Amino acid sequence: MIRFEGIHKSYDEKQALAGVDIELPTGKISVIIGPSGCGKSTFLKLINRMIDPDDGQILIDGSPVLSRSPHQLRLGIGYVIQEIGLFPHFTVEENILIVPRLLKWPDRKKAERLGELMKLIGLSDGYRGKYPHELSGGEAQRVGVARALAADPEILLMDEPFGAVDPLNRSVLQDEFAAIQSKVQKTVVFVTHDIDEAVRLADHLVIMRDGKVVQAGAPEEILQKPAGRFVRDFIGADRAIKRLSLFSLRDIMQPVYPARVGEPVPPEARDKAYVWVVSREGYLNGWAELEGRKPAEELGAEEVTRVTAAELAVFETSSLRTALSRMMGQGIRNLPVLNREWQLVGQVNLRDIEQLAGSEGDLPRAEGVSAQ
Ligand SMILES: Nc1ncnc2c1ncn2[C@@H]1O[C@H](COP(=O)(O)OP(=O)(O)OP(=O)(O)O)[C@@H](O)[C@H]1O
Repeated sequence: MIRFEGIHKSYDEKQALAGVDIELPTGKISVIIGPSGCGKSTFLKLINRMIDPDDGQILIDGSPVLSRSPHQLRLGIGYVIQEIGLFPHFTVEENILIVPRLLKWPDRKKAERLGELMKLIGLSDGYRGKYPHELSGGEAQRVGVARALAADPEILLMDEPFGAVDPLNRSVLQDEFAAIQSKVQKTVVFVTHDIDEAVRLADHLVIMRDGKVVQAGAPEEILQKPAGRFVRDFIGADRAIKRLSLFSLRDIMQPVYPARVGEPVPPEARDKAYVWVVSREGYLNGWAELEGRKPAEELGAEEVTRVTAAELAVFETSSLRTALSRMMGQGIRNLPVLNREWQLVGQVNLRDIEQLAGSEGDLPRAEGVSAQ
């Protein structure tokens, strides 16, 4: 656990933190959010001693950070930032292995770790020798996350890590990071000024204003009971929509009975207007209209309207909010849902989402954002 006790910090005349007392739980994502200048980055920089407080102390698992040298401390704390990210003259591999090299790991251990991390962030081995300028913004951020995780630190500090990425890729990166975190379970301190990103990722949400914490707790609690006008205004009027970020498709998706070319349409799908079509291996190929078909008739390849899964589908680990924006973006009411292997595993309908948006009940949460 990371604990702030009576933390004050000023730069010259300007007070950046004005008495912060807070606990950030181990193995969870704490998101620090607030308007520009409220002290978010200062909060983060105090944890790995990029700056030191004027007053108060910070404890990591009961031990004061000031009792350790900044160098020692930082070897155990990963750090991901928006801009400076990667060293331009280092390859992906060299960037990822910076800390293991500093720690003088033997070559075999470094190679093994590199393999694990490339798999974790979903980049093929072909990327190892690439330079940062050859990567897209999203790929560069993935490499930044891998670099921060390289030496398996307990703590990960992330300062607006996806801030420079376009909105679509940003939501993909958020989903991926939630999935990664559900595997690695680091103590993450994540700074953002994007309330949707905060609600999507946070186990523990810390809302700041003028160098103070105004409310902290699970995002659903804060969305349901904002402590006062500032928080209410800050989280915005569309709270029902924001709640959708808390829930994953896996738990509300409907079963799907896809058809295959060369086979009759499964009986469960016959009363519908159309059917999803998959390959032998279960990958989504497209859809076919069902009107006027005889039950035993085999589906012909020419009947299939092909779709690109990446454009249409959502993952079962994605949030309901992602599904809703995908529906609105594509103008369709029913989306295919895929597993991480890109196989069709279910479908989700606009009506189901609308019903949940209006409900106040307890719903299962999206992967990586489990309640404390
Ligand atoms: N090195 C510095 N010297 C002087 N003032 C600073 C310095 N760093 C931050 N400040 C001031 O301290 C206050 C808090 O800054 P901080 O960067 O922690 O806020 P923030 O919430 O991260 O802001 P933003 O969202 O704009 O990045 C701001 O008013 C800022 O101008």
